[in-house]
Amino acid sequence: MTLTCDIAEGFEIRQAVPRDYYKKHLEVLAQLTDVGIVSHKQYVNFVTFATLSQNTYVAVIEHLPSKKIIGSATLFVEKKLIHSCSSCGHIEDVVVDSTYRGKGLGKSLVHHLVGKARLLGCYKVILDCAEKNVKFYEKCGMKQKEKKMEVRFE
Ligand SMILES: CC(=O)SCCNC(=O)CCNC(=O)[C@H](O)C(C)(C)COP(=O)(O)OP(=O)(O)OC[C@H]1O[C@@H](n2cnc3c(N)ncnc32)[C@H](O)[C@@H]1OP(=O)(O)O
Repeated sequence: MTLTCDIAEGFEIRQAVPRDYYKKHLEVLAQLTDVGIVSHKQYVNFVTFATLSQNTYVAVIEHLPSKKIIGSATLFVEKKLIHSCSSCGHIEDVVVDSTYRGKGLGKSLVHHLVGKARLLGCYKVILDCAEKNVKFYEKCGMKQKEKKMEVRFE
């Protein structure tokens, strides 16, 4: 599958950095789920760990004129023994600020992470999503496969 990750003018996709705490990264994530309380120190530690690690890549979209983070998605790279010690990419926590939806930004974010997974040697990329988002991921070039199972600890 050939994937391009062009992005609309005025926006940039890049790896999250500590100053994104002040660019309202957590506010956009709050449109996806309950973020809870995350201090500046915890945010900096997480982003720094993610940047140094070989397995967690947090991508953000910055709206350049307002310097605000308006999109976010994470790629987790799972090292495997199978497929000759290959890796599997997991896409998690995809969200675009409601004001900016419908402009192709979510698709650019997913394509960016799929491209990153390919560069990191993943043999596939998978994710879980609600039924209402299936069409969106199909537009991103993904296909439905198998069923989701979980045990939740709360
Ligand atoms: C693994 C996970 O994290 S699942 C969680 C997904 N995130 C959420 O549910 C959070 C709330 N939703 C959002 O943040 C956004 O609606 C997103 C991320 C799902 C989509 O972001 P957007 O920037 O609006 O999507 P984008 O504009 O790139 O749409 C790409 C294509 O998918 C289509 N599309 C987007 N959402 C939907 C939908 N819900 N149903 C059908 N088609 C859709 C668009 O029409 C577009 O089609 P086109 O390429 O033919 O023009």
